[in-house]
Amino acid sequence: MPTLDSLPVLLDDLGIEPLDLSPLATRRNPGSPVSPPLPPSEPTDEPDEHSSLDDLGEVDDLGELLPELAALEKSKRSESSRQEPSQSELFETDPPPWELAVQDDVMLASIVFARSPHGPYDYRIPDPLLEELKPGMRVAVPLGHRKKPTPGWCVAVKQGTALHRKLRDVTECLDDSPLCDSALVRLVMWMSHYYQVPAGQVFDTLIPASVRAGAGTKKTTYFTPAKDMSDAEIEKLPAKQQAAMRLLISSARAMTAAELAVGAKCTEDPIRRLKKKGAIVPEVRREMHSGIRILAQQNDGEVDRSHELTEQQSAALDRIQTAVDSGRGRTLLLHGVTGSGKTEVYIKAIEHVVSQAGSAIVMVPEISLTPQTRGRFESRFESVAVLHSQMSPSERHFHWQRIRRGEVQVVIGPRSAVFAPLPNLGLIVLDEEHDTSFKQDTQPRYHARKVAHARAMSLGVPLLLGSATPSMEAWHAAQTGHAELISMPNRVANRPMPDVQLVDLRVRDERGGGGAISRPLKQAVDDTLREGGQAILLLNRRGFATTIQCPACGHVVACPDCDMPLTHHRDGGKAMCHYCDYTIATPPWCPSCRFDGIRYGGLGTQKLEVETKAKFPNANIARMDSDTMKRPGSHQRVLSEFRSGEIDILLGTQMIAKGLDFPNVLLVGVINADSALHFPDFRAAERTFQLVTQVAGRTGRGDRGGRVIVQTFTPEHPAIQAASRHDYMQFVEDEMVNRRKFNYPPLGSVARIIIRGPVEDKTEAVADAILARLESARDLLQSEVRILGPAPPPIVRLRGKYRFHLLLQATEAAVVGETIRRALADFKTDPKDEVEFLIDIDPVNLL
Ligand SMILES: Nc1ncnc2c1ncn2[C@@H]1O[C@H](COP(=O)(O)OP(=O)(O)OP(=O)(O)O)[C@@H](O)[C@H]1O
Ligand SMILES: [Zn+2]
Repeated sequence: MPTLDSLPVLLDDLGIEPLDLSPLATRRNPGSPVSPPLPPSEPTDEPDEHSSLDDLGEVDDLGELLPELAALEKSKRSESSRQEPSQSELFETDPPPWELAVQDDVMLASIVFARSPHGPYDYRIPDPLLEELKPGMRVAVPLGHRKKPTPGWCVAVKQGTALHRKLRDVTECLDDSPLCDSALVRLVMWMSHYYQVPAGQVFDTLIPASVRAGAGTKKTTYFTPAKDMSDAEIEKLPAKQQAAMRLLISSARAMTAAELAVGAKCTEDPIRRLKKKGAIVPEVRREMHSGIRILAQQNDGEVDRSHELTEQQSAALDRIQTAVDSGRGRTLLLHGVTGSGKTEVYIKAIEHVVSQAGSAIVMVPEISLTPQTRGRFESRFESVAVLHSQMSPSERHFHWQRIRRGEVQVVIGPRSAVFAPLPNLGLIVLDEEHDTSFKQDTQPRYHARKVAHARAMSLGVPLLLGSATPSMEAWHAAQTGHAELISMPNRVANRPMPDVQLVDLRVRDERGGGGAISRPLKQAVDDTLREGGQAILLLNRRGFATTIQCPACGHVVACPDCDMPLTHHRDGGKAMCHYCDYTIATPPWCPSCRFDGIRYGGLGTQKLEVETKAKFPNANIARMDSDTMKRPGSHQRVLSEFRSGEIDILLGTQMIAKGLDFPNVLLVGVINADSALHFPDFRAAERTFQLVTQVAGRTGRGDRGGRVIVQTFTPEHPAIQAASRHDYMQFVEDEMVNRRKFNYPPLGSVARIIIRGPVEDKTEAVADAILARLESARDLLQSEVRILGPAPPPIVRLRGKYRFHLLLQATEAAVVGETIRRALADFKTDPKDEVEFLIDIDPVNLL
């Protein structure tokens, strides 16, 4: 379902291979291991996984945590000892020194692959590549019986012994310089271990495909003078060649043939002759096209000026600057109510970082935040790179190179911005840290908060999490001393929080005469329009009607591949599956009994739009959901029309709930606060609280105050009660009690294994086999892991595949991770059944 939340961002849309767990893939690549794999990991001593406080726990040195990283460190150390063998080493060893020298010459590279077999495998580095090959580069190596060398990633260079002499050689280096520095290589190894994904696939996520492919670059040949040309020889050259030759020698840099021709006032022919004679030496370089079109960076027209900080902003800034100056990795949680001016604090903190020649990453939940956020940052910093999903590959590559060269002060983007290769990173900011879009829902299923934490801690820089509604994980971290809490309990300029009125939809009088807009909400919109104010209406379902059902036989029109009801979309008269995008023309009669009077039930934003237009005929109304926002730039357009006051009522899904800052919004209406409440997910209450609080926060941001009307069938629900009173503390207190009952995160750790396949009982059989393995791994480790399932998840079928899932749960993440690793490391399924399994560590989606 391509909601904006799940819009492919930065790296996800570039054809990254899905996890190659399918037995088919294994069969396709029968590569026999060509060299001994790295020593098996002993992941038990992993402080970062201690518990799900984990999420934010302090890690001082990643290198000590992971065996892979430790191995890397060790290889570095042995490398330096190789260069300067001490006397004692020479005398204490048995073989004569000259033999030792020979042994020492065997240098090895550890290579991982994106496709099965994944490695790591060791290869010998042949002499010509010794200088060149570094971790973070791509190489080509022989693998199994394949005819052509296979591309892989070098993760370590280390010293081998005589035993390694018979290993195969690295064939060639595919990059001139590493695509990621050693810190990022370590991050890859950590992610590979923690999320149980092959390191090669993590590399492919970390380095955008556009960068790997060199998008937007061209090859250019440059010439330098041959070193062995004597003056006498030059004298003998024909005049034009001589002129070109002298020009090149006097120039301090290499030149192209065209440049030489222009400079020496000749054609390119004499240059070709010089080349043929070997008088000038060609060198091919890859360069960005000069003509690459970089889309004008646009914002929505807001001009941002620096504000005099309020007292609480100054206090917050002080603490962040102290953290930056401390040079230590630490996590800060900025809990500031909506409209408390968190963005201004981020900007000032980054100004501090930039003043020390540092740079920063700011992650924002999704592109809906970008126009406004972007405007604020771009007007305050010289050089900002905004990464978003609508960039062309060459644009993406261009920014990536700028970032890597240290030309960018601030990188703003969605979750994948966490990998931005800034050379002097001084601060990572995760705005709206509670947002679920920070978790990637395809392989590798990483959470940007967790990865940002690992990266920040390994670099010794602060991670700043900001939210008006911090996730339970962040809050718990602050409570247990893993994060420092900074509170901003008041809005700027002493603005009050808006009044929230609950409308009980069970009461007929309140509901009004049919439709989704209750009597009190209708009244409030009328009042707002009369006062010249603007209103926001939130309904978290797109489409027109959410079910299409026959009143005669009860048949519900459903997706043949997912068994989920299709949603009717009025524009185009389509019925669509929101899970797989299956689309048909909406049937005019019942496909089952032919009764011609099929009913559209349930409410989506399109239907709300129709009702709103009917009820407020004089208002300008705009709808914002992923259906209307498909075209590039539509966000910007709608938001700037809203800012300028051309639009009176903005209605839409959760994408209008976050971050928007418009002073003239006097009213927010929540059409159905319960929509997220009854999801079979332990985070349902948290999501509801966050959504209602966030959307309520869009009003009262100017001098004219604001009010909120929340329609609900369960006004007594604690999450809705707490949201209506802006009472985050009450909410977390209640919710923590619920989580404690079952040791759900953040008090415990959860992992999910999804098993899917085309045949139901074959799929279930694999699920059962996995259960058996998990149970014996648990017994072997004597760990206290609770295993639930296998059971069909709420979405029983998806894209034609039957699904089962298992949930694992324990107090410590390391225990869950290790149980899965032990159980499934060598688990293979029968290729002909086409059953796959996916491991999701710290899942946020349980559907
Ligand atoms: N010190 C200040 N004095 C006056 N106005 C300020 C100050 N700091 C920020 N503002 C303004 O207050 C408004 C709210 O700030 P901002 O959008 O940063 O809030 P926020 O905390 O990020 O809110 P939310 O969580 O709702 O997105 C903005 O218009 C901003 O320009
Ligand atoms: Zn479907």
